[in-house]
Amino acid sequence: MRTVTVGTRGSTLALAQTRWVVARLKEEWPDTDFRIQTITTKGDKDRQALGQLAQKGDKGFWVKEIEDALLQSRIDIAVHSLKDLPTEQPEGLEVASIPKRVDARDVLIGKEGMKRLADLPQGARVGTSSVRRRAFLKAFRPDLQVIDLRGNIDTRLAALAGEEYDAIILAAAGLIRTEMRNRIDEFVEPDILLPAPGQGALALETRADDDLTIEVAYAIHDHLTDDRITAEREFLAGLGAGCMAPVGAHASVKGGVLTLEGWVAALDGSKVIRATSAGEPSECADLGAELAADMLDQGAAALIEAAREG
Ligand SMILES: NCc1[nH]cc(CCC(=O)O)c1CC(=O)O
Repeated sequence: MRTVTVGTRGSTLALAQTRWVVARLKEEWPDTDFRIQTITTKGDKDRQALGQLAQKGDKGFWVKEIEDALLQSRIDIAVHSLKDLPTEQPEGLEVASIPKRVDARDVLIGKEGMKRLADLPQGARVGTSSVRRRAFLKAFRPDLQVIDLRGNIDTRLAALAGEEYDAIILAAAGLIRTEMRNRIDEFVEPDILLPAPGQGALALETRADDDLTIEVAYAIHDHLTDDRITAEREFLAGLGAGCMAPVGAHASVKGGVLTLEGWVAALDGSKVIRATSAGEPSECADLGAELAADMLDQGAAALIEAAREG
């Protein structure tokens, strides 16, 4: 029996999504033995350093150790949240497969009487660590106090039980994958909080020359998800931005047309540049690049640069 070792971080979410991936792979390849190997990343070891790394634009502090394990053949497939994966893979590695995306939206979880974003009282305290969510929240409701909230999903939910926050914002996908969908109070529509590029999608990364494993991983590839996230990630890459920028992107496909929406914001929400592009799904990469060029013409670079500086 062939054995494929699947590597992941050890958080509740990372393990839940990796178990889901392995279950799907096992359906397609019943005669293959899949093993899960957990790996500790810099992000796990040193949560304190996270803020500083983010400011320096250090990408991939969730993925470096996992990619090293792939390159050294300690694992064969790495499972990542796509939105945390840098837009370019290191030499020798590739994204072999992108399974079907779950809900890309952000959600609100609030205390009693704080269960809808639009209905929160003046000055309500909303927890999030994402600069994108912070900027878009302030643009929608300048009165809100956005308060830093870090940690994995369990930590963030526990924080809401304390005094500091009235409500918190998380990705729907994380709660769905950890079977906590019932905790969601409101799905915030993308016209208020445009999701992060790739949010709700996973990536299976392999060694670029490992044809057997690539074939295994590709069995659960989803073309529609791939077109959508390619448009979103090309947009992000075209802006010269990473996952720590106040940038949202969301692609949808209807009637054979892919529509990509992109937003770039000032950190304090005082300005948001919004634009869309649309075309054939097969042109997803060009649509993303065109939208980035369009937004750069409209002054997006200055907003991204200002956010990077803090
Ligand atoms: N940056 C943390 C992170 N990376 C992926 C997810 C879960 C959602 C997803 O798969 O997109 C989360 C948590 C969150 O944003 O609430």
